[in-house]
Amino acid sequence: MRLIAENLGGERGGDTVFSGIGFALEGGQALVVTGPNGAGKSTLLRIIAGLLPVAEGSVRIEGVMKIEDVVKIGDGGEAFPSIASACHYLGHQNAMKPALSVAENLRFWRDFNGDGHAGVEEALETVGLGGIGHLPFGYLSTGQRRRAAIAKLLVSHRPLWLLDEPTAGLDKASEARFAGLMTRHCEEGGIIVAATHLPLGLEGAKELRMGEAG
Ligand SMILES: Nc1ncnc2c1ncn2[C@@H]1O[C@H](COP(=O)(O)OP(=O)(O)OP(=O)(O)O)[C@@H](O)[C@H]1O
Repeated sequence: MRLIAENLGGERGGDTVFSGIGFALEGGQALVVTGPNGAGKSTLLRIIAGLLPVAEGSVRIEGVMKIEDVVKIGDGGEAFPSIASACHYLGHQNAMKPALSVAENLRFWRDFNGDGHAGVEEALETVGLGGIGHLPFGYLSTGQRRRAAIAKLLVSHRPLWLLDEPTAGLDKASEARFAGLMTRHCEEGGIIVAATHLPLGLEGAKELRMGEAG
């Protein structure tokens, strides 16, 4: 599996935010995207995820993992025919309904994304939230909400993780735990692109610094 961006440009509101971005990531590799506020990190992640249009250049995924290595979609065919179908996108917002319980939210995402992976309770245990799945999501603290959102990455298998400030609000222990989860994802052949202002503890990650000229 490879994620390839060539001469990629992004716009917001008709203004160019960045241009000429290029990288190639193999399965098992991570790219950490850094740069000042407004440099376009979130815009880049949303373009890769297919949530915003490509203004120029291209971004594509190639050679998705062998069919027996992934939970396939349908009967035969490519397991992940597009980046959108191959990725988890974790944005600034946690994308959880505050009135639903934590477990109900995760069950929703597991059904919606398909490719069931870890069970809901197992995922919650993994992020240190075991035993609180029955609570409304809206009752959780900021860091607990982020951890519940991280559990979404675990309940469905997606080879590409696109993470926007994934550790914002996490305490030190949760940061370390999440670093372990990201490392495991890469060891299993996954790819990570993460925008961050904080060190993520991803050893050997490539770095893309945006907004240098500005
Ligand atoms: N919906 C929008 N319409 C117009 N301009 C926008 C919109 N969203 C973001 N922008 C602009 O696009 C630029 C890039 O924003 P973006 O959120 O990608 O930056 P960032 O590098 O992720 O910043 P931060 O570190 O603060 O999260 C900024 O100048 C921002 O004002």
